[in-house]
Amino acid sequence: MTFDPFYPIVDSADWVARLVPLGVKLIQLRIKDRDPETVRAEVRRAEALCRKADCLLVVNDYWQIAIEEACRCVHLGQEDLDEADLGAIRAAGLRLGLSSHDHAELDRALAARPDYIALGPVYPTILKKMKWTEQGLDRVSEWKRLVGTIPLVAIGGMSVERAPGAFAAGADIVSAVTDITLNADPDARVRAWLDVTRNPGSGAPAPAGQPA
Ligand SMILES: Cc1ncc(COP(=O)(O)OP(=O)(O)O)c(N)n1
Ligand SMILES: Cc1nc(C(=O)O)sc1CCOP(=O)(O)O
Ligand SMILES: [Mg+2]
Repeated sequence: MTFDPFYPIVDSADWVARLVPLGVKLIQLRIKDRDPETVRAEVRRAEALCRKADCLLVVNDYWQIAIEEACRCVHLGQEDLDEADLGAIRAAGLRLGLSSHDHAELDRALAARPDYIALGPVYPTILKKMKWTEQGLDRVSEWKRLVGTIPLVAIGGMSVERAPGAFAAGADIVSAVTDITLNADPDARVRAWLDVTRNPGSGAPAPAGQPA
């Protein structure tokens, strides 16, 4: 199964409605701290928007809602795996993406035969507090050797300028949150992402203060 190389993550169906018409073909809905019925409504709307635009929606965390709302893909972290029913996810025909941060987590993820594996944080992230320090690009290359043909997602502190380095190191997909959502012009930023991920040679040089 192939995934689009550009993988934005957003926290509402409104964001999905904004980004999908720009040409995004893979997007994650990552909602935290909302009541389940709000999450369900957001998932339902986001999935409908994505289906219409031939975009794959990935539902973060809420695998039961994803099954019930006839979604096509879920993302789970290691803590989520403790509670998840992988058999039910597979029986419902959902694709599965899993997080990994060290070798033990990677082994556990590989054992679940996921459709992609994410490694992070490749660079420091401001989105959430994590116990993991930045993994770096050598780790991306090491992970690609270990996951083989399973698509590898690079996440954490990724930017348009850093994306070419992650692809060169072995990532198949690059995922980003704040580089888009906190940008002064998110639509223009998404267009730059689409350009750099579909034409990897077009990588813009890193601006001052942000090493590639
Ligand atoms: C593509 C991608 N990679 C990693 C994560 C992180 O998942 P998790 O560790 O479960 O943390 P939360 O995102 O749930 O806070 C992700 N969501 N997507
Ligand atoms: C949600 C998430 N998971 C990560 C991991 O390493 O598993 S890093 C991350 C945050 C990514 O946000 P940004 O692109 O703004 O750094
Ligand atoms: Mg999670």
